[in-house]
Amino acid sequence: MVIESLFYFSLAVLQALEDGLKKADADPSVKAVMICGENGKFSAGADIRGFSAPQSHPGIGLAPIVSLIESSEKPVVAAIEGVALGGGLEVALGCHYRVAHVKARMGLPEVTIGLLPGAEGTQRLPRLIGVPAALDMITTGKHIPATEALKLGLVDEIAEENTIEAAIRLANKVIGQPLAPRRLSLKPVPTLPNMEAFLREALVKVKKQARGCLAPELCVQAVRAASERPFAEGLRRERELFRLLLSSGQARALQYAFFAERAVRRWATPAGASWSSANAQPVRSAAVIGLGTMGRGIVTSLVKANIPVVALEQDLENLKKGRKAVMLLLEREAMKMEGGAQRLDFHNPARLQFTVDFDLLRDVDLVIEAVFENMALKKEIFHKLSKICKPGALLCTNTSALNINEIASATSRPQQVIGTHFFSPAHVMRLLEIIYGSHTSPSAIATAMQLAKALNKIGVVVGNCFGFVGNRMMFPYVQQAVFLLEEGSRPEAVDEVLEDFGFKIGPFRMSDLAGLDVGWRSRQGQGLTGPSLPAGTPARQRHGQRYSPLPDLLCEHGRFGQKTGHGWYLYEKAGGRTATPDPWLHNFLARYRDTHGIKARAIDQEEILERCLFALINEGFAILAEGIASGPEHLDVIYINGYGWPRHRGGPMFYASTVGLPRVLAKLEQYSEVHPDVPGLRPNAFLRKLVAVGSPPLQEWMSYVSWQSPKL
Ligand SMILES: CCC[C@H](O)CC(=O)SCCNC(=O)CCNC(=O)[C@H](O)C(C)(C)COP(=O)([O-])OP(=O)([O-])OC[C@H]1O[C@@H](n2cnc3c(N)ncnc32)[C@H](O)[C@@H]1OP(=O)([O-])[O-]
Repeated sequence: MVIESLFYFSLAVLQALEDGLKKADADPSVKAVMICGENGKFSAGADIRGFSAPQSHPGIGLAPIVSLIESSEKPVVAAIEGVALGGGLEVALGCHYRVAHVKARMGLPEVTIGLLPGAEGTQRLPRLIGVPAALDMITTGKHIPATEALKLGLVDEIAEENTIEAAIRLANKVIGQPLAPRRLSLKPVPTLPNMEAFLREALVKVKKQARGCLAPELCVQAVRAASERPFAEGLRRERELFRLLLSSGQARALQYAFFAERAVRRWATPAGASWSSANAQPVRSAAVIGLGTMGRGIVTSLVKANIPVVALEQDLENLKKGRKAVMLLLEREAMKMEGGAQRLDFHNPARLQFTVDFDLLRDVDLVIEAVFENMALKKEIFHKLSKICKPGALLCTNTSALNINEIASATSRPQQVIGTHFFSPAHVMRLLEIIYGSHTSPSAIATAMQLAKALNKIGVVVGNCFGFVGNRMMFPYVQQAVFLLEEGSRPEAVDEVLEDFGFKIGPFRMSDLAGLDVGWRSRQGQGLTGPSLPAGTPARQRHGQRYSPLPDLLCEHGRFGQKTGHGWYLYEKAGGRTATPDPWLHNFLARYRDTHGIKARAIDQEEILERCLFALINEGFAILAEGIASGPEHLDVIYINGYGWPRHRGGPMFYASTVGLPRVLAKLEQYSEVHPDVPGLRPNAFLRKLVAVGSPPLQEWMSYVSWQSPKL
């Protein structure tokens, strides 16, 4: 007998499974049961949407079904095609045998949505594949290919062709054989000589990596229960821990992030262009101009995505340097992949060509310019591209702040010009900010989004303004951090608060890593510091607003961060990575305060957190009100994937909604009153409006903006 299950479990699917199993057990003519998915997919587990109403969630009913499968008196075989994830894999673990298609993937990704495998998975998997392998799968949520699953003993057979036929063959073969040895709940967990030490170390490791996220830690506790308690007791512990996570705000935040990352694919612009009507152009070949840090990563990304690339530098010396660096990156990437070097084929000039000749860009479908952030240089390049490239070619600029319209104005085809803001390292970071200008065509946006997908990145479409979304929101955040130093704090105190909140790295460590000179050059360009600053400008004021010259002063002392061995911190050597608090800087801050008559005060953690985060969030409301992004999810996805925002806090706008908009507003009002010369702390009108209409849920915010976005 065959029972089909569906892609993700609803109550109806669970009921059908239960009915089918009971019928099969009762029918003497049925000798074995096979469970498979529909349309070549086994199951992606429980419906994640349902977890927001936990009491009635169908996932809760899954565990008894898994037990029912296991206790069947007839052999049950899972035929795994496509994916068996979460509850899907737990159902397969309840089966007595598992056959997987060679291309199938399996995993227990519950941890990534703030949960643990709550349908007995934390108790069965360690019994099948041992504690180390089970813990690795459960705490990382990674998907493993069928070949690896076979090696681990997670599946019994791999089918190259027809999985269902292979599963039926196996079912027929095992009819009549004893089932007890196949029931995982009856098996002991394989012992390790040093189980206690192993679990203790595993806990320390996951806690360190989790940065405050609870689920990985509770996953370890559930697996520990499997290793220490009888099956039934272990199950009780699993249920207890599952319910704890289910009711936590973290699970809600992580599930929000899961759907937000999918929602941003449905992009729209205030002018009415949208994903539903725009057609992407095929990208069969690409070129990258500039082989600095960003260009190298972008070339690597394109090669990995199997897109033939022409990599261009301005002269032979830079080309040689760039080529060497790209080859090194590609070799490293190839080592991480099975059959990597062969698959990437990067020594083949048809796949990757290095040149100084612009003429070779004539036929490519897409060009990504990744030279310095210098408007004149970028315009010169785009003018050239506009003359050389074929008419349909998409012209992308990798910039983190510059005006797309101005760059496009250097071409005769502004509709084909678009910003693609990659994040460093570009072959690793998942975010791609895609910036449309006033003339960018819907098809150009769709093509850039398709490129993001091909590069395995998350593309987020945003409007054109200084710093776009990510850096624009970052500016008031970093500004507050520096103001806090002026007022009495220290870099390590500010960083610690934000790292405890869950950021991968605090603002000062980040600035040391990126290089303080980058911002310094930009401020010099804007006339905020350096020789073009008009004589008599007050040291701590620009355009009537508060300004801190501290970062400029550090640069004047040659303190650029890690690259010079000192910045906000001291490093063991130039290029060193271990930051230690620097007494020189502490003295420098004290002298600075004396010079400017600032009386240092003790600043508590709450103020540090609120001033940095609420200033960032406040800018987010401005961005939404201006139509630069089409929803709060866009901002959140950008922050989670590009700026190290802790995913278990759902992104800055989601976080604001959990703190409560009235509280965010009240706090901004309070800080703004104390610092009237800091516009970043002045509550944005859109935030005020949302509070005035009763702080609606985040999903409804955009219906209150004055401009109307087209229906998504
Ligand atoms: C008691 C507890 C029992 C158990 O332990 C709990 C669980 O099982 S927890 C569950 C553990 N399982 C997981 O965490 C698996 C989560 N899912 C995934 O990892 C990927 O979706 C998958 C690999 C399956 C397909 O990737 P892909 O091919 O790139 O495709 P895609 O990603 O674009 O998805 C297509 C559409 O399907 C939607 N959707 C997908 N899955 C679910 C779901 N479970 N639910 C709801 N919706 C889901 C997705 O939103 C999207 O919708 P839309 O409207 O088109 O935007």
